[in-house]
Order: sequence, then structure tokens, then C-alpha cells
Amino acid sequence: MSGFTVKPEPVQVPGLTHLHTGKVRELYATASGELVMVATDRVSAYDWVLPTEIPDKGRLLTALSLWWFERLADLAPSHVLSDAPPPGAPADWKGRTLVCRRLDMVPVECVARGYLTGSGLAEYREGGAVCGVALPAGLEDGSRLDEPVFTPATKAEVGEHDENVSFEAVSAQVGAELAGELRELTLALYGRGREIAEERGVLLADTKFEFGRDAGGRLVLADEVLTPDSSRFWPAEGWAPGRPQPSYDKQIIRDWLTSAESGWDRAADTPPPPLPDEVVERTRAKYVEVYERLTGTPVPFG
Ligand SMILES: N#Cc1c(N)ncnc1-c1cnn(Cc2cccc(F)c2)c1
Repeated sequence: MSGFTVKPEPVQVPGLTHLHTGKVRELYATASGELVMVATDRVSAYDWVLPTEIPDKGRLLTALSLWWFERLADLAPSHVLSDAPPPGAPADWKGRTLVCRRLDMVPVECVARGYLTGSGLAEYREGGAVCGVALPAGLEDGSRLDEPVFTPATKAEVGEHDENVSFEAVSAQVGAELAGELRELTLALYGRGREIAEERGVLLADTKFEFGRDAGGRLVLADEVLTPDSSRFWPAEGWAPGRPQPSYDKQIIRDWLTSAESGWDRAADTPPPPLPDEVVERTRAKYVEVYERLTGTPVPFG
């Protein structure tokens, strides 16, 4: 079992229809058919949504996503219409709400990897390839790839992991032309993100984009982009291939959860305990740090 210890009860807002509770986000629809994505302060680790929230996480990741949408706009239009919560929304939705165009979502998790880790590393260790793309021998955890690789995945059911699939499987699913567009656009967006992040001393190991098509059939960048929830960001100064790299935002939580202090046994498949205040505060500080380091600006709220 994994996922929620207690499934949250979504906030009901007059005029909005609640559509979906994700691990860390809520999705609503307006009466006029637009979507409202609300980022919560929930955080997940080891496939569990933790019982303790990280203050301002939703606002930090929403602000970062908006910052990236602006810097990717010449490569792909975005689904974002507004960052103003709809009328009647709770006051604390300010700064963590995106009103978006409803798209015909492409059922493919468009992942780009510039470094080898996670499920890509596991697949490589089994067969020397990821998503059917052969890689050089001798790569280690955290190795930088000579060229970024498109490693798509199918969207998993709640509580399951996305499954890496080959480009050929994506072509069979959505057609060769669209598959080619997804690969080209995913790698271009990743390349822009990696370049901007590296200028700021941050390595973008990998990231996941989601696309939809608008009424005109155009590919539109959807979901969130280049946040710590959709990407792996590593501080460049800590990069050392051959071992797991410290995750910018979740390492503190992971280290505490797997320490004797937590009393939690990950293998026992029992819900994780609440986080100590000190772990919460240090994790919040990491979200602030990654926001400020990437954007070069102080967080846009008190
Ligand atoms: N983005 C977007 C989007 C769009 N622009 N048009 C149509 N559908 C979606 C859409 C559907 N599911 N999700 C994932 C998701 C996001 C946020 C919260 C959640 F709970 C779940 C995204």
C-alpha cells in the first residue's frame, strides 16, 4: 500500500466542480470549462503522501512553474490563462492556483533525462538501455549523458509507478508524427531548462512534461513545469557520479524517514510518521533556496 495516510477532503468552492485529488495538487473545473489547478503544501516521499505539510510549498512551486513557463514560451505555448484564483476561492489559494485552458491531454509522460538515475538507471543496469535507447557501457548513478534522452512513460494508475516505454510504443499509441513532435519538443524544453539551471549552479537531472492539444490541434505545454515535484534538481557543487545525488528538496525528508529517529520501517508498508518541526523548516528552506537560486529573485511573498 502507499499513497495517502488519510485522503484529504477537497475544499468545496461555489461555482467550481472538484475533479481530482492528486498527491500534492487538486484539480477543479469552472462553469465555463476552464481548469483550476491548486498546488497544496502536501509533500510525498517513498510513494507516500506525508501527514505533515511544508508551509508555502504550493506557492513556491507555483511561482517557479510560472517563471519557467515564461522562459519556455518561445518553444511551446502554455495552458495557463491566469494565476488569479476564481471568485469565491479561499484566500489561501492566492499564489498557488493556476487557471488553465482545458486541453485534449496526450496520454504520455514526456520525460527527458540528462543524467542517469532512478528508474532510468535501474533499466540501464538490466539491459544497457533506457526506453529502448542504448547507452554507453560503464555509466553509474548520476552519470551525465552525452546527449539528453527522451524516455517516455505511460501514466500510472493511482498508487502505481509510471512505466517507461519505448519511442516505438509511443508511436504505436499516438502516431509516429505526434510521437516525433513530443520527443523533439520535450528535448528542446529540457535543453532550455538545463541551460538556464546550469548557469545558476543547478543540475537538471531529468524532468517530466505533459502536453495537450488545443481546439486547433496545436501542442500546448500543460501541467506544472520544471518544479522539484516534476524534476530532479541537484546542486552542481554536490554532484559526484557513482552514488545517489542529494535531492535538492526531498533529501532531508528521506534521510529522516530512513533514520532510526523516525522509527519508521519503509519495508513494512506502513504510513510514515509526522515530520519533526526541524525537518519541516529545513525542507521549506530548501524549496526557498531552489526557487531563489533558479530565478535569482527572493520569494514573491512574505
Ligand atoms: N494540466 C492540465 C490539464 C489541462 N490543461 N487540460 C486538461 N486536463 C489537464 C489535466 C488533467 N489531469 N491533470 C493532472 C493534474 C493536474 C493538477 C491536479 C491534479 F489533481 C491532476 C492535468
